[in-house]
Amino acid sequence: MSAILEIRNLSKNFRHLKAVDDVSFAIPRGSCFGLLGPNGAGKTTTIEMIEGITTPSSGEIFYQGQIRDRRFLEQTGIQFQSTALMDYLTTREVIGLFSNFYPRALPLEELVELCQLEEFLDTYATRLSGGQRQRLLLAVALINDPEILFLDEPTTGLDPQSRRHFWSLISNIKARGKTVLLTTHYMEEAELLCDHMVIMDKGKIIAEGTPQGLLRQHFDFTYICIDYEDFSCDPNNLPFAIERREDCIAIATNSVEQTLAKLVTMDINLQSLRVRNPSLDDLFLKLTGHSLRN
Ligand SMILES: Nc1ncnc2c1ncn2[C@@H]1O[C@H](COP(=O)(O)OP(=O)(O)OP(=O)(O)O)[C@@H](O)[C@H]1O
Repeated sequence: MSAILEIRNLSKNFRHLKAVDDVSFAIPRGSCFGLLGPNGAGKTTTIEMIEGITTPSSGEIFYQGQIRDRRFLEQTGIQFQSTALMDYLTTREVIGLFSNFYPRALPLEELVELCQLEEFLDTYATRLSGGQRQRLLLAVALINDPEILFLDEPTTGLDPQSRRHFWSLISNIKARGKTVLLTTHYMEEAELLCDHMVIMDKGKIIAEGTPQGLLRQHFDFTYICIDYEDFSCDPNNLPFAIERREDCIAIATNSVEQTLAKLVTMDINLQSLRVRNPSLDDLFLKLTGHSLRN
C-alpha cells in the first residue's frame, strides 16, 4: 500500500528538552495509524508538527510523495480540542459557520449521519455532553471531506460508553477509505482501531508494526493472573517466573494446562484466576519498564 504521508527524521527541541527525537514513519493510504505512548511521550508535538501547527527543529514531512504544500492543508481535517467551539452557537450553526470557510463542504445531512448528531442539532454547544462535543468537533474536522484526518487523543476524558460510540464513528470513517492518524494512550483503542502503529516513549519510537504483529513478535506465552491476597505462600517461592503487577501476580506460561495443574496442587485460592493473552500494555511495560498509564 502506498504511503499518503511520510515523516523523516522529525525532531523538536524545547530548550534542552528533546520532545521529539529523530522520529520517522510512513502512513499507508486508507489506514488508521496510531501514535501510542504515555503522557509526555511526544505524541501531540509530533502530530502538531505534521499538521503544521508547530515548526519542527529538523526533519521532513512528505504528503503524497512531495514536501507538504497547500494541497496538504486543503485535504486534511483536524479535530481541535473543545475550546475551539463557540458556546453561543448550536450544533447546526457551528457546522454552518465552519462550512463557510471551504469552497466545497460536505452537506449538513451527510455530516449529521456520519457523526450521529441528529438528537442535538439545535442544542447550544454549552449544553453538549463530552461525547457529543467530540462528535461535533469530529464533524467540523470532516467538513472539507479530507483525505487524512488527525485525531489527538479524541476519547480522553470520555466515559466508556461515549468512547465506544466514538470508536464506531472512526470505523465508519475508515470504511469510507479515509486515512486516520490517531494519538492515544488507551491500548484497547489502538488495538481496536489501528492497522499500524508506532509506540513512543520520551520522544523516541520504541516499537512499530501492526498491533497483532507486535504482540506476536514480543510474546510467545499466555498470562495466568491471580490476586495477591489469594496467596497464602510467598509468590517468590512459586516454581514459575512471576511478574508483580499493580493488582495481581502474573505467571507467564507456554502451557496453561501444566501450570494450572501445578497450581491446583498448591496452597493457593484460585477464585480470582484469569487467563489472558499479553496486551499492548504488557508490551509497553516490557519495552520500557514502566506502565503506559502512569
Ligand atoms: N510548548 C512547549 N514548551 C516546552 N515544553 C513542551 C511544550 N510542548 C510540549 N512540551 C514538552 O514536550 C514533551 C512532550 O509533550 P507532548 O505534549 O508532545 O506529549 P504527549 O505524548 O502528547 O503527552 P500527553 O498525552 O500528555 O498530551 C513533554 O515533556 C512536554 O512537557
